[in-house]
Amino acid sequence: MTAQLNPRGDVAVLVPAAGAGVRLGPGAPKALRLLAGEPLLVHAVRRIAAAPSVHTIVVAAPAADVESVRAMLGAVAPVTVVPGGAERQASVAAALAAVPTGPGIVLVHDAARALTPPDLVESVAAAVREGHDAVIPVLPVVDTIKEVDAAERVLGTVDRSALRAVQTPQGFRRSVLTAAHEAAGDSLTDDAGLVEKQGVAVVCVPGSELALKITRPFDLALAEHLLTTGA
Ligand SMILES: Nc1ccn([C@@H]2O[C@H](COP(=O)(O)OP(=O)(O)OP(=O)(O)O)[C@@H](O)[C@H]2O)c(=O)n1
Ligand SMILES: C[C@](O)(CO)[C@H](O)COP(=O)(O)O
Repeated sequence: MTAQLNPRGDVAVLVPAAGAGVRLGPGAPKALRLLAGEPLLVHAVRRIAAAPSVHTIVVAAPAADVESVRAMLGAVAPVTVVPGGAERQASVAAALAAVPTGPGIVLVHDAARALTPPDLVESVAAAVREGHDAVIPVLPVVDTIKEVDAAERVLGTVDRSALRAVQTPQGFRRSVLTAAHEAAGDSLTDDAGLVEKQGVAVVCVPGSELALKITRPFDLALAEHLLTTGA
């Protein structure tokens, strides 16, 4: 049976957490690495569970860690845990298959964005509720962007005014996300990409600096600093 958080909520949150964390360096799977003494996944799930609209959370964990993740999250929130896949897209598909009947809105949220505030979960869900099929949180690009060739020679400077850095949670009308995953071919780096391929309009809402993706050692150190200074 699927664990429920708020039976009156209309949002299921899928949490892909099955990645290795190669860019973070050797160690446990990234979602299980410690940030201020607790696994990244615990931080992420605690914040998702604090969003009032959330009905269900489904975590895709590394296959070898499903039982320990279930036990670990038992003390944090009612959560369903399934084995993830070899790529992020497969992990999301596995979690999507475990969503119970009920929630009409599905959010996909990286465990690696462990400090994402509950408010961002709510604002993405609200935009879907208002009638958008697909919603992504974004930040403006702050660096000058160059296009380069294979030898790292600059080919040109890209106009960044129309570029956005994309975060999670990404929110979808449930039927839209399901159809996009059913039709999925090549693996893409985000779920909005799958939906775009179906010709569905994707809209942007403001993201959050706190929703940074912990990818490299510097990001973990930054997150630790943010947490100890009150994030
Ligand atoms: N097979 C995979 C790969 C990634 N993810 C999840 O997708 C999110 C975003 O991926 P990323 O930050 O790139 O994590 P990793 O794939 O673990 O990182 P790396 O590429 O450095 O190994 C993470 O929460 C990660 O656990 C997943 O569930 N299943
Ligand atoms: C989904 C995502 O976090 C949006 O920015 C990102 O695409 C994940 O990419 P990664 O290459 O798996 O880190």
